[in-house]
Amino acid sequence: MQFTDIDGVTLHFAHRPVAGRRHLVFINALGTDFRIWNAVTEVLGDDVSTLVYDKRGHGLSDLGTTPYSIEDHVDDLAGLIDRLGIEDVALCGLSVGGLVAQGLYARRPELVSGLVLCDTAHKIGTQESWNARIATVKKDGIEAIADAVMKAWFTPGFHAQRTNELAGCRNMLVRQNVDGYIATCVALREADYTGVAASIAAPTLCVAGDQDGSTPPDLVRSLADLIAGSRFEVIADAGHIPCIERPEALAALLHAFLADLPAGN
Ligand SMILES: O=C(O)CC1=CCC(=O)O1
Repeated sequence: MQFTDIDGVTLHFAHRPVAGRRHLVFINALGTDFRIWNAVTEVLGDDVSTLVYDKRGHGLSDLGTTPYSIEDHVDDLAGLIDRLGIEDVALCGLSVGGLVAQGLYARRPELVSGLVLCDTAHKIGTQESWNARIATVKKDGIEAIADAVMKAWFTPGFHAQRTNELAGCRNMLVRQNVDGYIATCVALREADYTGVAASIAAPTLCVAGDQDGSTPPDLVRSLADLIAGSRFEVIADAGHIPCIERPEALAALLHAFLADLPAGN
């Protein structure tokens, strides 16, 4: 287990460097911890150096001061990358993690050689939708929204056939720190990265699960439309969390994307 303190917030992470291989940094969705990337990093194997971590308020990382902004999550990630002495990264950000990836690019463009923006957007949800979710979770806990979130995360096929994984993922969601969950909902509510997305000049791949119930393919395509030269791909038979539902398909896209990037530092 690896932990470090970034400006008073303990972050849980797993760094797996492979000599001579570019770093790919994975940034999580709301209500998840870094185990969601296990199957993807297993497929990528020794072809890439990897860094996964738990956002503040999630997994084994500290809660820190609430509420959060996306910029707070960017501070944590920039601090973690610097602490590990990594000078060149490709980012794979899922959902709110995609906003953090866009924010890190805006802050440190020299650090970021490429972005994979997975099931995410420049703006996710509305003031009303986040306020409603925050009110429900404050009153009745994460359990109260868990079934609806599972519907957005996974396809009906996953619900019908992969019942053990579904139960485990639901456990992961409801066991997140409720204050960290709400604080990240606030960050999402306030984030509009339309201008940031339009400024991205690094190679970018936008990816959507074809049955994503949270950031549907049309929304992800609208993100891709903002980013000059970006590519857009749809993963079949996937909801909002393709790294769990279709890890081999996402890993194949990541592999091809990394192979096309210019050599890093
Ligand atoms: O929890 C959801 O509904 C899906 C989601 C939205 C932002 C995020 O990170 O996950």
